Amino acid sequence: MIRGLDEILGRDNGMRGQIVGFTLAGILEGVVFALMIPILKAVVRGDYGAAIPWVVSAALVAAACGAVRWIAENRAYRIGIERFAGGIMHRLGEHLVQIPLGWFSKANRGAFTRLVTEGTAILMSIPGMIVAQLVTVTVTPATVAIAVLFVDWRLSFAMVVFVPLGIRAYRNVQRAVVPEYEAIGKSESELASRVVEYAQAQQVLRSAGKSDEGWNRLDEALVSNRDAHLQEIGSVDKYLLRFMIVVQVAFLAVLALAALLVTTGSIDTASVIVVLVLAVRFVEPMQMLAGFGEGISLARVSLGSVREMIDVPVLAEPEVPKEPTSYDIRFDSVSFGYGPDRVIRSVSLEFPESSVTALVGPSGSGKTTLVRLISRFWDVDEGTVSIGGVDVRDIGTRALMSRISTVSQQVYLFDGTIVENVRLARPDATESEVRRAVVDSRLGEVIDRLPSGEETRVGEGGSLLSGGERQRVSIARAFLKDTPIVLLDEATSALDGENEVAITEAIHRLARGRTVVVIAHRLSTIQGADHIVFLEGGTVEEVGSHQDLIAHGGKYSDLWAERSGAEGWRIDRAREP
Ligand SMILES: Nc1ncnc2c1ncn2[C@@H]1O[C@H](COP(=O)(O)OP(=O)(O)OP(=O)(O)O)[C@@H](O)[C@H]1O
Repeated sequence: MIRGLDEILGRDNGMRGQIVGFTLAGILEGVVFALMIPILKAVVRGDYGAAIPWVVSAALVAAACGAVRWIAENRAYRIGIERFAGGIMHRLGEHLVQIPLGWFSKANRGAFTRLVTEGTAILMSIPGMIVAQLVTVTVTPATVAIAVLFVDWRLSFAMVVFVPLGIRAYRNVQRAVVPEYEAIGKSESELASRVVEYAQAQQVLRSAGKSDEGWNRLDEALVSNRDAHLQEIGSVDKYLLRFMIVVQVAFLAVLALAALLVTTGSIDTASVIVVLVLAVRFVEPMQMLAGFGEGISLARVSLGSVREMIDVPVLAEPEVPKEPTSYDIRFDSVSFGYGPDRVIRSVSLEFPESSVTALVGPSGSGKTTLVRLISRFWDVDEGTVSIGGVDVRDIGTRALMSRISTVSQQVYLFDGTIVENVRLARPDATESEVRRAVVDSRLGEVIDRLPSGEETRVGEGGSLLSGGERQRVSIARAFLKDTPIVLLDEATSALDGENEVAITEAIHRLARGRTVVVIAHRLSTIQGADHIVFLEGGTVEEVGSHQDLIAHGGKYSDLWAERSGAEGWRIDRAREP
C-alpha cells in the first residue's frame, strides 16, 4: 500500500510520519502493559506500597501515549483531507484532462463517480484509521511479547511461535477479499449507471409502455450486486474462520503452557496472572484485525482504481506544436478500432476548406467515429488525420480544441442561465459578443419565451429545455467560439417545425466560411451539402455531390430513394435560405 501511495503521491506523502507517530504510541501502550508486571506482582504479594511508583510510571507513560496518539490522529485528519483525498483527486483530475475523450464511456464515468464519492472517504481514512489499525495490530502485540519475555521466555516464545501462522492465515484472507471487493466495486459502478439510466429513461419507457423492461435492467444490476456481496461472504468467511482459529489456538497454547509451568512449580502464581492479563492484550488486537481487514482491503481496492485511471495513457503532446494555417481536413489511409476489430478501415478522404461535407451511411458504419478522430477522441491506429497539412497529433490538444466546435443535441448544459451556458464556450468573450452569438443562433427567441427571460435557469443537464432548444445553445456556443472547423452531429429525433426552420437557418449561417463535417440525418442537409461521403462497414463507398451520386445510381441513390419515399420528404431547399 505504501509503495502504491508513493507512486501516486510521491514519497513525501506523510505516511512515514504517521507510521512513526502511531508506532511510538503503540510502543508506549506496550510499555504501559509491561509496567503491569511489577504492579500485579506487588498486588498479588499484598505489597501495595511497592506498586505505587509503578502505577505512577504507568500513568505517566499512558499520558504520553495519549498525547502522541492525539497528535498523530490530528495530523492524520489533516493529511487525510489535504494530501490523500485532495492530493489523489487532484492528481486524477490533472491526468483525466489529458487522456483521450473516448475514455469517458458510461462504464468509466460510473467507476470515476464511485471513486470520487465513496473512494474519497476511504482514501481519507488511510493516514488515520488504517495506519493506526495496522500499527495497533502489530506493535502492541510485539511489545507485549517482549514484556512477557522478562517474566518467562517460554511463554513469550509460545506467543510468538504462532505469529507466522497468523500472518499466513491473514494473507489468505486478504488474497481472497481483494478480488471480491473489486467485483463488488464493478457491480456497484454498473448499478450506479443503471440507476441514472433508469431515471433518465423514464419518459421514453413510459411512453413506450415499457416500464417493466427498464426496471428489469435495473433489477438485473441489483441482483448481480447482491450476488457479488454473497460471493464475497462465501469465499472470505472460511479464510476468516481459519485466521480466528489460529488466534484462539495461540491463546489456548499460552494458557495451557502457563498452567503446566505453574503445576510443575517453574513459575509463580503472580507471574501467571500477569502473563494471562498480557496474553489477552496480545490476542485482542489480532482479533480486531479481522474487522480492520475490510477497511484495509477497501483502501487497497480504491488505490487500485486510482492507479488504473492514472495508468490510462495520456494523449501524446508534441514537443514543438505546429500551427495549421489552412483548414482543409484529410484522412490518409486511416484505420482505427476500439478493440482488436477495425471499425474504420483504410479511409482516405478530403474535407475541403470552407465547405460542408455530409457523412451518411447505415447505423454503425463509422460516421461518429470518423468525426471523433478529427478532434482526437482517440488516436488513429494507422494513417494520419491532418488539418491544413498538419497531423492532428502535432497540433497539440489545446490548440486543436481551440479550432474545433462541436454542435450536437447531446450537449451538456450546466444548471445556470442560458447565457452562462453559452459563455462557457469562451469565458473571456465580451457582453456584445455573447449577445451576437445568441442572436445568430436564434437562441434569443427561446430566451424571450422563457418565464424569467435571460435569468431562467436551464436545470441540471439542461432538462428544462427541449432537444431543439439545447441544440440552439450548442450552436450559440459554436458562434461564440468562432472556430474555422465545425463538427456537427445532427439530431436523429424529429424536431418540431419551428425548431427545424430556426436550426437549419442558424446552421447555414454558422457554416459560412468554415469547414463543416456533418453527420447528416435530415435529407435537406444531405442534399444541400457540397460533398457527400457514403460510409459502410468503416470504408468509404461513394463520394460526390448529391446530383453526381444520384446519377451514379449506387448505394447513396438507393438510400436516398428509400428515405425520401419512407419519410415523404419534400426536398425544397438549397444551402442558402
Ligand atoms: N466507444 C465505443 N467502444 C466500442 N465500440 C464502439 C464505440 N463507439 C462505437 N463503437 C462501434 O464502432 C462501430 C461504428 O460506430 P459509430 O458510432 O462510429 O457508427 P455510426 O455510423 O455513427 O452509427 P449511428 O448512425 O448509429 O450513430 C459500431 O460497430 C459501434 O458499435
